[in-house]
Amino acid sequence: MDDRTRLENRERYVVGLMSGTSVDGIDAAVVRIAGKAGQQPEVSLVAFENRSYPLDVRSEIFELFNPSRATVDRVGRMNAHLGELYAQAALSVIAKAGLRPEDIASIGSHGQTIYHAPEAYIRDGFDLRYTVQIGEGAVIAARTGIPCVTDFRVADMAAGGQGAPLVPFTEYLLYREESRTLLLQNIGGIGNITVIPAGCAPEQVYAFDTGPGNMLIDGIVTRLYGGSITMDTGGEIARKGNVNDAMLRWLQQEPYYASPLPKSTGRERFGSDYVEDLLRYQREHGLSSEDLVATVTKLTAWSIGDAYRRFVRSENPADEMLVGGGGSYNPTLIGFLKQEMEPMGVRVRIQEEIGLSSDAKEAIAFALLADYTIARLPNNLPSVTGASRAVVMGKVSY
Ligand SMILES: Nc1ncnc2c1ncn2[C@@H]1O[C@H](COP(=O)(O)OP(=O)(O)OP(=O)(O)O)[C@@H](O)[C@H]1O
Ligand SMILES: CC(=O)N[C@H]1[C@@H]2OC[C@@H](O2)[C@@H](O)[C@@H]1O[C@H](C)C(=O)O
Repeated sequence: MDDRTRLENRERYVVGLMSGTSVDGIDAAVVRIAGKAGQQPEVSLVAFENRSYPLDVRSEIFELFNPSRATVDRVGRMNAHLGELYAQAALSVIAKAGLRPEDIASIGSHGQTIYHAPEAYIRDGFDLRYTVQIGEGAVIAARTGIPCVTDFRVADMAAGGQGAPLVPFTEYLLYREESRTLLLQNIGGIGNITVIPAGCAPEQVYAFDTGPGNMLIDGIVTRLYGGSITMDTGGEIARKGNVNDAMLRWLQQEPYYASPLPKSTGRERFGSDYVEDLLRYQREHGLSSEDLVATVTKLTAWSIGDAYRRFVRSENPADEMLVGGGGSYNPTLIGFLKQEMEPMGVRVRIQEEIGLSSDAKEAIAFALLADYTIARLPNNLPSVTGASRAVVMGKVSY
C-alpha cells in the first residue's frame, strides 16, 4: 500500500510541534486524524503539553533574531539543541496520550523562526526569498524513531509565495461553514486573521497580520518589571489601569494599520525599539505602569477591529470571530475586543468556548500539515501566501 492509500484508509496519530514568535515554549499535541485525503478530515486532540524553554535557551534565541549576532556556529548549535528539546517534547506528549512512539505515523514540527524575508530580493534575475526555521528534523527523527516533517515554509516561497501564513490551510479544512462567515483571529506574538466566507472555495480564503498580538504587552511588561514577569497574566495589570486616550490616538497613527493587503509584520516593527518609544512617551507624560499596559492592550484590540472595518466588513460581513493563541487567556484584552466587534454584529468567542483549545491550535495545524506532506498532497493555500501554485510543503527526515 502506498502512502496515499494508507492516508485514505486508516485512522492515524500524528504529533504537531509549534514554537511561535513569542518564544514562550514548545507546544506539543497528539492528534487523531481520520477521513479521506482531500475531503474534510476528522481531527481530534488526544493530548497537549506546553513546555517552557529553559531561560538561557530563550535568551539565546532572542540573540539569534539579530542577524549580526546569529553567526553560523551559534545557529548550527541551536538547530541541534532545539532538535533535542523538540524530540523530548514529542516523547513526553506521546506518553501523556498513553501511546508509544511506534503508534505515531509522523511528527510535524514548525521549528523556531529566527529570520523571515518573504519579499522578493532580485539578484542576477533571480527572485530570492528566504526564511530560517531551526530545530533539526533529523535529530527529532533519530531520537523518536518517527518520520519528522520540518521546514514547511520554503516550498511555498520557492513557488513565489510569502511562506506564511500556513495555518489558514488547516482552518479552511477544519472550520469552514456553509452559511456563516467566520473570522479566525490568532493572538500570538503578532495578531493575524483568517477570513473564511460562508460556503467558500479554498481560493476565497484570505488572511493577513492585523498588527501586534501580545508582543507589545509582553515587551512593555518585561521592561517595566525588570524581566521578573514576561506577560500580563490574566490581564490583571491592564485591568487596574485606565486607557490613555491621547496615547492611544498617537499609537493609532502607526502606518501599518492602514497599509493595503496583502501584508504581514513582525518583531522588526513591533519589537524592542518600538517598546522603547512607548516607554519614553510614558516617562514624558507621567503615565502609570498600569495605564501604559491598559493602553497597549486597548490598542491591540482596536487594531483587530480596525483591520475588520477596513479590509473585511464590506465584502465579508462576519457572524463570528473565534480567537486562538495565548491572547485568549487575557480577559482584559478579550473584553476590549468584544467592545470593538460586537457593535459591528460580530460575536467573539475563544476556542475553549466551542470545546477546542486556543493553546493547541497551531500545534494541531502542524500535525495536519505533516499528514498531508507524508501523503504527498499539496498543503499550502496560494490565495493566502501569494504562491503561484499549490505545492507539497515540508521536508521529511525518516
Ligand atoms: N494566562 C495568560 N494571561 C495573559 N496572557 C497570556 C496568558 N497565557 C499566554 N498569554 C500570552 O500569550 C503569549 C503566547 O501566545 P502564543 O503561544 O499563542 O504565541 P506564539 O505562538 O509564540 O505566537 P505566534 O502565533 O505569533 O507565532 C504569551 O507571550 C502571553 O503574552
Ligand atoms: C515566518 C513565521 O514564523 N511567521 C509566523 C508569525 O507568527 C504569526 C504570523 O507571523 C504567522 O504568519 C506565522 O505563523 C503561523 C503559525 C502561520 O504560518 O500560520
